[in-house]
Amino acid sequence: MKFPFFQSPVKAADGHEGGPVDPTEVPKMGGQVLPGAGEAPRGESLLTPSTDEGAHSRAPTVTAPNFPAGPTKIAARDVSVFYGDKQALFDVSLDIPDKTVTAFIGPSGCGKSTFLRTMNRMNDTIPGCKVTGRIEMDGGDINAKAIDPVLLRAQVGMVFQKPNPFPKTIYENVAYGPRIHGLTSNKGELDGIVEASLKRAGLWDEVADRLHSAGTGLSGGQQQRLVIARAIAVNPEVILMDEPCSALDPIATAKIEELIDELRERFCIVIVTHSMAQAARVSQRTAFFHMGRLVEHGNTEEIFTNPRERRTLDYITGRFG
Ligand SMILES: Nc1ncnc2c1ncn2[C@@H]1O[C@H](COP(=O)(O)OP(=O)(O)OP(=O)(O)O)[C@@H](O)[C@H]1O
Repeated sequence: MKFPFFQSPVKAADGHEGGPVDPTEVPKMGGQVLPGAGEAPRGESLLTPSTDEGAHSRAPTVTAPNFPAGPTKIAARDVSVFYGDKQALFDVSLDIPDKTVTAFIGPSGCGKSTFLRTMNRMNDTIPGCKVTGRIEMDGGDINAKAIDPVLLRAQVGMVFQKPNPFPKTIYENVAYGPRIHGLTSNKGELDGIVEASLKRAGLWDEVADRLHSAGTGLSGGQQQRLVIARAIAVNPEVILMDEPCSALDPIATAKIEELIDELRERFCIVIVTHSMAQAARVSQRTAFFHMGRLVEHGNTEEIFTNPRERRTLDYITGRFG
């Protein structure tokens, strides 16, 4: 399923009228190409949040841009979410760029996961949950009647905190999606998809000789890479990750972070994380949420070195959260 490319009625997050996104357009500021624009630099040094207030005043004066780093993949406008009478998210507008890792950060309960779930309509599965506002992917309204949420969720895959392989073999975990979505009709092709997906998820070498063993028999980190392989196997365009490393040890976490960096070349990735260091290591864009509101967003480096909002500074320097 591919959303039609049409004139978007929404305004861009920087206020200009929406329209077809020009993939060749590279956002610039003050005549300089912004870091993170298009092909964001790889292997940048760790941005360790400072606990020293002086670091903020010493930080270079750069105004964080409020427009996307690359072509917009997902555009959210005035998105609010209610669980029954309780409003969990308030009028969130955000452009999520393609081929970029966007991190959602903020204290527990601020609405990060709730907002993440609006992007593949996972909130539809929660009784009493209501979403208002508009979310577009490639200019198409993902909440339109014609959109099949099952197909949407294949196109916008999701990886959860706790690895959740099916109680099936490693092979079947990856083959399941392509089979039910009719991506292939012959066994040879399916084998190829399984192998390519496991390779892309950095798991092939560890499981090639045990493809027909249970997926649940793998270590936690391997299971998480298996789940990522399963998501990749159906050719998604976006991968949503909800604290994908929180159940993993540091070595497994490092492998997933490496993988995220590689996957960024092909996919739009959004990750919810409680780890400031992880957000700084893996993302090029960061959005900070507090009490159901998007406080600010911009290039990760700028958010971590020179946030515009006091609340962001207090959070990234560990004063609350
Ligand atoms: N299924 C649900 N039913 C009712 N309220 C919910 C549900 N899921 C989340 N909430 C509430 O919505 C608010 C936002 O929760 P959400 O899980 O999105 O926050 P979060 O920032 O991801 O938190 P955490 O970092 O702890 O995972 C919280 O007040 C939470 O209690």
